[in-house]
Amino acid sequence: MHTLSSPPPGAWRFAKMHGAGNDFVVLDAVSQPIELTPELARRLADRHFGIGADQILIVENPMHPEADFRYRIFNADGGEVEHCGNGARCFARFVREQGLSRRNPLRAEICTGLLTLTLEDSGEVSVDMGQVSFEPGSLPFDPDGLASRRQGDATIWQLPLDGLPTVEFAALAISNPHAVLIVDDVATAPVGTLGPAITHHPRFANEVNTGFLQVVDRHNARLRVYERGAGETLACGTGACAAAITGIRMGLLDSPVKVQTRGGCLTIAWNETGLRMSGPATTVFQGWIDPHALVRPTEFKDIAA
Ligand SMILES: N[C@@H](CCC[C@H](N)C(=O)O)C(=O)O
Repeated sequence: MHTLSSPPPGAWRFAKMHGAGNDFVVLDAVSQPIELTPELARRLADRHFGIGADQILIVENPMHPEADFRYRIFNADGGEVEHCGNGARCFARFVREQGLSRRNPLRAEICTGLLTLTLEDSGEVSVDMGQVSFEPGSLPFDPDGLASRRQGDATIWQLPLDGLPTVEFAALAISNPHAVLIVDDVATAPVGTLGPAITHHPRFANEVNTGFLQVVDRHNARLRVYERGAGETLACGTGACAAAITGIRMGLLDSPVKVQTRGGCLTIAWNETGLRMSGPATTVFQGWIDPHALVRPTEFKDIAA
């Protein structure tokens, strides 16, 4: 019998966290040995047979000499990805709460570069989000032969979809790939149909996160995001950055932009000094998980002939 005070040998200590409702299992691979495979990430994220999360974050020792830590991100489907804005804020809170570092600001290495993260006196966490690219190849996105138009500084692509209306979107990378559509009302936007149709479209070789942006006024927007590898989440930090930048480039928004998601509000500032996102990061509970217990049974095993 294992109890909370005597976890099974080989169990991993974890925290369950969220940033504006985008939820994470966060693992500390600095002070315990963890071999996280894509399959184990998928099982941890399973909402019925695991802990349940949109993404799994694993904190490791850095390889870059200027970084305090490295952290890696796995989507709920097990795919490892480049960046996660809400995850970055939770990473900074986790490092402080677990006693791994009291440094503020922190420097974190992700697979595409270094991020600077600050625990603010207000309780929020701010992140300098790194590079933004509007080059289609950086997503990658293949626009060959597609119609497009310019609005302000943004290129708006027109993509015909099988059995659905043609959609218009801006494409950009916040290290990870985003397509942003403007909608009149996020509450009625067809996120469940257009989201997967765009996210899995073959023109996005590595798939894409699809954002539905409603401009409220020049400093306020609403957003829903159908995420690659996770489906619709309650918030997407890189998606909020992509949406704010798209609105600014289209001449519809001015920095800073408050982006209201279904799970909370994120503030995005984008100017000559860079891209900065601020928002909440919350620990919900902590515990131990035995990775060997993460087995998903075959459905109807007993009656399969
Ligand atoms: N929820 C995240 C983004 C997580 C990764 C994304 N689904 C992808 O595949 O790129 C955020 O807050 O940015």
